[in-house]
Amino acid sequence: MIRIGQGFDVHQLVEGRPCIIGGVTIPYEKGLLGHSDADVLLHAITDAVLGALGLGDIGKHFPDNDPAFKDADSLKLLEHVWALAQEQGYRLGNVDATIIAQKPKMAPYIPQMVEVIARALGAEHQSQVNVKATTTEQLGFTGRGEGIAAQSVVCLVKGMLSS
Ligand SMILES: Nc1ccn([C@@H]2O[C@H](COP(=O)(O)O)[C@@H](O)[C@H]2O)c(=O)n1
Ligand SMILES: C[C@@]1(CO)OP(=O)(O)OP(=O)(O)OC[C@H]1O
Repeated sequence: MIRIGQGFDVHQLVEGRPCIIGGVTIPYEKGLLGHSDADVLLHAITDAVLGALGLGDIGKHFPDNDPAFKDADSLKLLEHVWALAQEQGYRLGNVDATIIAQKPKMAPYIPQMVEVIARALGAEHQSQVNVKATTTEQLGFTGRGEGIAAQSVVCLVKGMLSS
């Protein structure tokens, strides 16, 4: 059995917040605003896993008016959702994700993000996790540096698959 899911998230860039993306704290003059640590990439991946499982979205599982999730570590939220996938017998096929940001430069931090995500999703090989980044050529809210977006697709696999 194969299931796919997709996720998309946006957070505003503001002063006085850490810039945490893919579980990695990136040195930058601004950070992402949210109820949790606002890790836009992990939120998109979490939503993709939930989508593949047919279990709604991140806000349904971790409401943004629940004090329990104030400044929550989004890696813990992803790990919680991944446990739901494991309970249903799924393992990771692959995950592919794109960070949409004019700045900061993500490339130096992507290998570390891949490591974090691969560990959280029990990947057997790091090639099962791919993270990309793109600017929007200074167009739109991401291009103006007002926020960062991320999107992801996830493929979950259960049982034996013939090639
Ligand atoms: N925030 C970002 C955006 C992009 N990159 C890397 O730069 C390459 C070129 O981006 P374009 O949007 O101009 O196509 C892209 O392929 C990424 O590798 C980045 O590191 N951080
Ligand atoms: C993660 C949660 C919960 O703390 O809050 P935010 O950090 O605001 O993130 P968002 O992507 O808007 O939605 C999910 C939320 O319920």
